[in-house]
Amino acid sequence: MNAELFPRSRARIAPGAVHVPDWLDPALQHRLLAACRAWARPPAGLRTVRTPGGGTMTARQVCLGLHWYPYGYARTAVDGDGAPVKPFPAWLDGLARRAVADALGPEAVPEEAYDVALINFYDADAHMGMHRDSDERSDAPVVSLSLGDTCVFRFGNTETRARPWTDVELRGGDLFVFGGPSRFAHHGVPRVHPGTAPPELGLTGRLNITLRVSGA
Ligand SMILES: O=C(O)CCC(=O)C(=O)O
Ligand SMILES: [Fe+2]
Repeated sequence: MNAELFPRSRARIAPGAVHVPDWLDPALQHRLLAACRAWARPPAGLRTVRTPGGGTMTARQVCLGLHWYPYGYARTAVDGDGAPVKPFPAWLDGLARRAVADALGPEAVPEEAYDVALINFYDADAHMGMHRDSDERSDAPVVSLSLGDTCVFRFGNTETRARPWTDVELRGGDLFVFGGPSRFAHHGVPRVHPGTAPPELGLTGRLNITLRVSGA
């Protein structure tokens, strides 16, 4: 699993986009997983997202702070059970600020507080198409934390959903931050590698937590 001959090193994937392997220690991974399990429960819990074209997203999602739906933010689970979205805890803002400082440097930490989390659960067959995170009214960096199975994270360009892109292997515990000139770059998850989660975590599948500043 993580017994590498050479440790994976941090990499700048594009200007303002940095991958930091193994950023979350095992204790923090356990804490985040336990929190995700609680957040996933109703009301306003894990749901299948329907897209305007009539399709469904294969990754299931729960939100904190504000509820994201295609394509905007609301205070209630407007495309779910209609309940108020769960609050965004202050410790996640602290975690996001530490992540930005570590990945991009202290000058990249925004003045505004992080106030939104989108938590996506991927089973073995789930994926996410190329898209931009463009429903926020702030250009503060997006912080992405991964738990469980390894995936291929495709990081593209701001212009089109097509190439050029870079495929990055995101494993459980990894951090990816995209801000600055990469804040509105297209990205997606073409596949998850089932069965690659560290067994001691006790998660089958992959969880990704993105922390954002809504600008609302
Ligand atoms: O699962 C991931 O790594 C990416 C998730 C994502 O792009 C999103 O929630 O907007
Ligand atoms: Fe995204």
